[in-house]
This record gives sequence, structure tokens and C-alpha cells, in this order.
Amino acid sequence: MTPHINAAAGDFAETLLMPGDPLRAKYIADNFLDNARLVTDVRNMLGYTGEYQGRAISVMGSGMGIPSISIYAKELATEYGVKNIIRIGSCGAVSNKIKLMDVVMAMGASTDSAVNRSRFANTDFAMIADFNLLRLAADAADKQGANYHVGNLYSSDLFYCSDEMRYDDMEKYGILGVEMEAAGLYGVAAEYGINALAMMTVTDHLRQGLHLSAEERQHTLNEMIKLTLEAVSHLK
Ligand SMILES: O=P(O)(O)O[C@H]1O[C@H](CO)[C@@H](O)[C@H]1O
Ligand SMILES: O=c1cc[nH]c(=O)[nH]1
Repeated sequence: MTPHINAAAGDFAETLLMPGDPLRAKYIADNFLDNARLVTDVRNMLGYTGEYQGRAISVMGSGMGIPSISIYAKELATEYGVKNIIRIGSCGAVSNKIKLMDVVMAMGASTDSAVNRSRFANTDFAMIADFNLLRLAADAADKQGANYHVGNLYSSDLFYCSDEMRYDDMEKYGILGVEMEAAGLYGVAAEYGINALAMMTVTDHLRQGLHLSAEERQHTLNEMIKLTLEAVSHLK
């Protein structure tokens, strides 16, 4: 056990899907995994382990923001032997080339957070996805016919950001979407030698003031869960 996870040794699978919302973790366990059982519930940050096509898969919420996902990802890597963490979240788009309901795969993650400078001698460490996970996800998206984009994401400490000018710079530099955890997850993965990928559906358009309806959110979430499970089913 750790201060934040009350699972027993061996309770987690090597591969873990990580939405921000713990109730989304429950939804995935209830609807997509076979024989799913609750393995941790400290602070209601629910985590489950079940099977997908006979392969053991875990799913656990990360909470919101880099500090929260960093705690869980670190403990899963160092205390529970988790090797692959795939964040499945939501993001806001800044580019007009990106549409609501598109999927964004974070090949890299930029950030305004100081955590990665803190861990890397105050220098800029490039936060990148694991190439194999990214390739499997892109292959699964092709197979599923999903509209997806691969590139640089921005992990912001602020959900409510009053500096609209920042979006101009982000668009100029090719940022695909804004969310709040990917750069933290990639930093933990680099530090502790695990594989990570962050994948988001576009639920909001920050320039166009558009937001998905509840029904559209559910639909895109289901598509992304299927895509992710298809991708990890090909892990060697
Ligand atoms: O949908 P999730 O995975 O929670 O991701 C996004 O949604 C939350 C903000 O509403 C932040 O956690 C952000 O990264
Ligand atoms: O962080 C996030 C997540 C979804 N939508 C946003 O606009 N921001």
C-alpha cells in the first residue's frame, strides 16, 4: 500500500488506462472489461483490474492536474509494477484545423508547469510519448476510421486561463490542444522508466467557444476507449 493507493501487491495489470475522472474509470471497468474488480479506492480515486480479450488491464482515475497524476503514476510505477500508462482524457482545441470530437494524440507535451524543470536540473527536458504506444494507437485509429491528430499538446496548470493571447502563440507553434496532465505523466514515465501515452478527445474549442453536448461526450469517450483497448491488445 502507498499513502494514496490501497491495492495489494499484484492487484494492478502491467497496462493501465488513466482517465482524469474516477467515475470514468468505473464506467470503463463496468462496460468494457470482463471480470473487473475494484482494487483501490483511497479518496475515491477508483482503480479496477479486469480483462480485455483475455489480457489483464487496469483502469484508474488520475484526478485533475499535474500534481495529482504525478502522485498516482509514480506510485503505480514504483510500487505496483505498472509498465504502460495511457491517459485518456479531454482537451480544448486552439487550432481551427481541429474539430470537436477529433482525437488528439500527444507525441509531445509542452507545459507552463515547473515540475519537469524541477526534476531535470532546471533545464528543458522534451516530454514525449512512448513511440510504440503511439504507433499502436495511430494504427487502431486508422482501423477505426477515427479523425485524429498527432503532435504537440499543452498541459496547463490553469483551467481558467484569462490570457487569451497565449492561444495565438500556441496556434502559431502548432499546439493541437490544451489539457492539464500529459506533461506530468510523461515526466514521471521518463523518471521511472515506464511507457506513457496521452490521448484526448476534443470536447471544447477554445477559439470558437464550442462545447460537446453530454451525448456527444459519451459517444467520443466510447470511441476513444475502444481505440485504446484495441491499441493495447497488440502490446507484446
Ligand atoms: O477529462 P480529463 O481526463 O479530466 O482531462 C481534462 O479535464 C479536466 C478539466 O476539466 C482536466 O483534468 C483536463 O486535463
Ligand atoms: O483542460 C481542458 C480540458 C478540456 N477542455 C478544456 O478546455 N480544457
